[in-house]
Amino acid sequence: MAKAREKKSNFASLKFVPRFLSKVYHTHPGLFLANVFLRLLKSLIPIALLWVGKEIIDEVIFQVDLDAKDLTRLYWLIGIELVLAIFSDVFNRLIGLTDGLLGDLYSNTSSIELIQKTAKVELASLEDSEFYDKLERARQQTTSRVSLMSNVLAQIQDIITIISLISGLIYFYPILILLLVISIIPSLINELKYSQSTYSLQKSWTPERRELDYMRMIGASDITAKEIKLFGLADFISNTFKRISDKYYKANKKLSIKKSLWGGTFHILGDLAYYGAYVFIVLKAVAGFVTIGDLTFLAGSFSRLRSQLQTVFSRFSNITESAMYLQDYFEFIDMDFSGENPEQYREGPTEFKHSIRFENVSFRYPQSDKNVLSNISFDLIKGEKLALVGENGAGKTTLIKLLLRLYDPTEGQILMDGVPVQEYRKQAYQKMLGAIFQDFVKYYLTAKINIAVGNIDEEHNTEKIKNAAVQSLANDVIESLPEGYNQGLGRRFRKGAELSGGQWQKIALARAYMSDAPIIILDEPTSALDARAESQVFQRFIALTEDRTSIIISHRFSTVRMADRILVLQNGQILEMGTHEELLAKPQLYAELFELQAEGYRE
Ligand SMILES: Nc1ncnc2c1ncn2[C@@H]1O[C@H](COP(=O)(O)OP(=O)(O)OP(=O)(O)O)[C@@H](O)[C@H]1O
Repeated sequence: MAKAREKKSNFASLKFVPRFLSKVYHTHPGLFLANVFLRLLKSLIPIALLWVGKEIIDEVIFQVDLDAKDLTRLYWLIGIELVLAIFSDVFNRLIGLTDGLLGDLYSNTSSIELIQKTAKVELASLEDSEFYDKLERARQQTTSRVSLMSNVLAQIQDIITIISLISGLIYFYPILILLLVISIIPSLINELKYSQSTYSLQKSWTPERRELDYMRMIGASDITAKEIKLFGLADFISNTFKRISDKYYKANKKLSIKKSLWGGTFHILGDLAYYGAYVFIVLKAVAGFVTIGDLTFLAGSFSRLRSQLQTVFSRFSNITESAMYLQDYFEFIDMDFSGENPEQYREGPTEFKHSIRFENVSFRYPQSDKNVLSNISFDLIKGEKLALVGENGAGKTTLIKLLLRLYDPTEGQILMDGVPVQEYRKQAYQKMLGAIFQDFVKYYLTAKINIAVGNIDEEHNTEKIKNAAVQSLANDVIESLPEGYNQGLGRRFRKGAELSGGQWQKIALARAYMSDAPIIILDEPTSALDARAESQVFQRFIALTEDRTSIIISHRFSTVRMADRILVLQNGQILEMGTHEELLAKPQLYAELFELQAEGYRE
């Protein structure tokens, strides 16, 4: 039953081919049409060549018997053959060229489409491994399916050639077609059968292939190199890689051998049919029913037809296989991630007026059965500087993710100025918040862009970028680089400058100053700063965001105490809330942690 369904999907995926071709067409209509036109012309060259060849042989034999020889027709025929051969070569080159250009254009467009689409995916989906596998197959499609276009077009081209050759055979001896069919059908069945199995194998191995990619990445990357050497992990990684890849190799090998064995057997059957046809034609020639020219034409047509049909069939299985990846790609592109119906949303928000309220908010990560946050209720008042404190895993970052609507609460709700945040279009709402996380991204791009990502619309506003860098103490770092703001960062690319952890953080912090959002969140992006820098950064941050609302997560109490109000989380619940002084006066977690840190400094 499952097999029947799979077979069906094998062919069903072909329905994506026209859409694919239409996409390729739209990347460059002129190039596409030129390609199709050239292929049409090219498809008729084989029969024309065979026919001219036949005429030449018959003409030679005719002239041999003549006393007064006239070679004019012969020269003409040879001239035509030469022109055809030259055209064939020129067409081939032009087809190859347009194929390559269209392939590049398609690959670029579909990669951009994939990046745009992935940006719309909810974080929760990206953490789902099944979804991730689908994305992975869609990604493969963008780079490796380029050949699909030339395959489909070549297929159409070859089919026209086949029809022209078949017409030739029918004109002489229709029975030859029967022999041809016998010689080719088994191969066709074989090809189809194995194209399905290859795809199924590849599909079922997506998670392992993803694991292999990951192992390859951690085993050969500048980011992991330090630890791998220090902990001597190279053998561990290569052994893991080998274990998985050997299993895959074995499964693949079995299939390849079976495919090749059956393919070889059927090919021999084809050879037998070909020689049967050959004997038939030779006998006809000997009996004088056909000329020697006809003999070469028919034998040539038959042989050409056979190889052309083989090509068409194996290409067909190639196309169905590629089309199955295409299906993954289009299914991904067609996924509706927005869930947004413009009419159901409110306008805005365009400003933050009074407060954000968490109302009995609880949250559980997808595929988890444990609440990470339970019954959280508090108000964040406009203009307030709120600090979140709590031990590792208490739920601080999760709370921020909910506020940013990277996830929705499982229970309860979050309101902005009295309106449940879900009622706003997500993009408009998120514009109200600027956040820098502890695991901020180090873009291996210029220093300037690394800051501008905080507000990419201001990418060219050099003054604003520089100003942001001054505020976050990144300016001194950048000015000491050989190429200043245009310096590429990270060693991944040529001439890229590597920065220390703290220097990277200063650059990431500048992103917060790029943002015009009324609420700014810093989730521990200062942990690598030295004590003086951190204190300086926060004093500036508080002064500069005086008219804005901010949330700071930090484990350093020297920073936390600067906040207007401190919220202490424990095991996903609010344990206490108040000013530094109020909390110190209570014998609870905050006072205990503060004391621990202070003691550490005193000793
Ligand atoms: N994507 C996720 N899927 C499932 N569980 C998660 C996910 N992210 C975090 N958690 C779990 O949620 C809990 C809270 O994590 P969170 O990152 O909010 O803590 P935190 O207070 O910010 O900790 P830290 O001080 O270490 O940064 C942890 O137990 C963690 O294992």
